[in-house]
Amino acid sequence: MRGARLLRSSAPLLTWPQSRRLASKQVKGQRKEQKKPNLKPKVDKQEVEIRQGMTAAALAAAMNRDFDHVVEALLNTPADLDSLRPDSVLEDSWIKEAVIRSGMKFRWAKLGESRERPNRDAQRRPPADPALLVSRPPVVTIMGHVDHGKTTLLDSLRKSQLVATEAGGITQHIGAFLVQLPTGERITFLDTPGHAAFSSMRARGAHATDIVVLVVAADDGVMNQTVESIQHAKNAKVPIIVAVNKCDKPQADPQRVKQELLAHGVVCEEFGGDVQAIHISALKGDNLQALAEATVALAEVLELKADPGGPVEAVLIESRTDKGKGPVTTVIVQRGMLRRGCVLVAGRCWAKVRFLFDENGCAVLEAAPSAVVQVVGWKELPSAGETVLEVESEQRAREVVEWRSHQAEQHKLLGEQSAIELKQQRHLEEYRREREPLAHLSWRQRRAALYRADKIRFSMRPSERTESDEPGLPLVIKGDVDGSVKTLLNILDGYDAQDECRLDVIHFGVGDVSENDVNMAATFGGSVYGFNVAASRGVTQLAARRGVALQLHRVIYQLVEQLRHELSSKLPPQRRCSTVGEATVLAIFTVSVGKKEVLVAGCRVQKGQLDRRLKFRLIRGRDTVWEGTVLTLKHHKDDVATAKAGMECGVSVDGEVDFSAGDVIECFEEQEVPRVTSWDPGF
Ligand SMILES: Nc1nc2c(ncn2[C@@H]2O[C@H](COP(=O)(O)OP(=O)(O)OP(=O)(O)O)[C@@H](O)[C@H]2O)c(=O)[nH]1
Repeated sequence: MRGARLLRSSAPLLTWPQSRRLASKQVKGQRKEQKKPNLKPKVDKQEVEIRQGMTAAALAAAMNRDFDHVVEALLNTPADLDSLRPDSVLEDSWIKEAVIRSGMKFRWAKLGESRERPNRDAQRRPPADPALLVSRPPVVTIMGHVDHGKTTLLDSLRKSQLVATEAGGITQHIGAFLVQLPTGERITFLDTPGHAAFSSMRARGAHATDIVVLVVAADDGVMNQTVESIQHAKNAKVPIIVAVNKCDKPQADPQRVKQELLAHGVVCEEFGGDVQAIHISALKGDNLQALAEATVALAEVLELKADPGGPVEAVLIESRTDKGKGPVTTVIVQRGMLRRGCVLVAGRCWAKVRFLFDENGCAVLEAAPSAVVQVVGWKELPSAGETVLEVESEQRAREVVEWRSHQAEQHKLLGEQSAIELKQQRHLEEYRREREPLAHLSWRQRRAALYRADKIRFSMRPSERTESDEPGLPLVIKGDVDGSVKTLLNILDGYDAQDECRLDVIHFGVGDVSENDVNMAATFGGSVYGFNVAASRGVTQLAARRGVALQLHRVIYQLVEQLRHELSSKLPPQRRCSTVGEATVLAIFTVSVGKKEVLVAGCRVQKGQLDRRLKFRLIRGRDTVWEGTVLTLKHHKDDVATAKAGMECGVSVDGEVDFSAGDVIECFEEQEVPRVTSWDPGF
């Protein structure tokens, strides 16, 4: 059911819109009669730019007409003219209807210029000509259950490589490393074990892995994460090699492992399947060579090839900021030859490659497909999982980044737009539900009823307000639809810190913030809070002139946060005392100052120091018997500004204070700390 129909009045008395309707009907009727005999030459219809959520006034302005024209145009339609006001938000259907009935044509305003912007993104190239492909090493990810030995295996593989290559340097963790067999074949191992890394890469569409080495501890067998790893590999259609680990342990039972794997569709060669299973000890380094050979053999079967020519395509596996080098990424080259000087884009970042380093920290001049290199030269830090593409120039890189940023912005805007529309829809529904019982009333009666209802909750009328020195915040609330105003009022209804700071809603309503709103807030020294509404330049300037805080928000949470902030700022600061020194009264004596006898407490400073400029209190037992400033602070016969711990001093005060031995004199400092409202709306 459309909400507009709910509010048709059946009251016999004419309310003002009805009388206006009648009047305009007559006018319209007269016009019709005049028009009939005239066959006007066909003229081009005026085009009106319309958009969602237009108010009646905005529509009138777009048509170059006044508000009454919109009312007239919607006469004899089920539109709710009783409650139609200039700031009422119109449904799409009524916006179109009003335009058509005005003899005009409409055009939806564009959401943004994005649709017309040519696509300036960089893309991967289409698959290469098979004649150009050359073999490349496999890229391997190690997966398996926790504690089954993934990290140990990676460490052993890396160490074996260090000895083999006699690199002698410190191997750096750069996200992957290369293993070279004595026969010359090479394997790239991603050195972040576990399926979390694997699936996060895959989720970003980065198919970086050719082979999964599934580590299963021979003493533990197939466990939960073993099964999950199998599932991940299957989903990504990546073949598995099983590394049956910890075979050095006496309780190792590799046979059981392979049998258990059968239940999960991993059929090892000895059971007639094609999955190789290698018995290893990652800890002792046993059989690692066999594992590497099995990987190379599988890679041959897979016929892994890539095109080493043309612009580079790579996948980013790690990124970090290095103190000296700036943003540094590790990439696995997938196509083309990565060289110094290449211009790359990844996500919304770009680089002109300044340096390439391998995992031993050695500078390299180029990196072929499946090689892992650190790339230095990024302007900003891109994220792991991004695709890295070479482009022809720095200008082109900037263009791609600009286009992608714009796209992301548009995407975000659209997301926010639909969230706002959804919220508006919900508010509208709620509003209609609430108004249903009032449907039989006229517009005026309805407004009166609503005012009465809200008045119970908020004392808004100026006459009802009393002047006081207590902190208070008078508010003007504006929202795009009645529903959102209601929502805000409901939130404010839960305000439970009136004793700290009075919160008065002095006015609320639907529509953009007007000069009246600002003037009203200024009169009461309050603020204007708007949800999903705007304020014209004139209104903003008026607010600035009159010192009225104008808070416009599109997210309720942010609006409430701002309100909490403002309420907190109204609270008097908290007084916080911190003790700076403590002394014990040892004896009391009197000295003559002129004709006056002054009582002096002879004390010893026990802690901190006594500072004559600060405040003091006298404590007897648990009670504070006096608080104030001291007249004199003396050390022997000298007036001193401070008396430190261990010193003896004489303290006299201005006024009658009855010191007694054993009292404690405390010197303290007062600080003012800003307070925060205790109101917590719960979100
Ligand atoms: N006896 C024996 N112990 C091993 C072997 N491989 C790993 N371990 C031990 O098993 C324990 C776990 O090894 P890790 O390499 O940390 O296992 P992981 O799978 O990387 O564990 P997470 O990182 O927690 O997932 C360590 O105490 C290793 O020393 C092996 O081949 N033989």
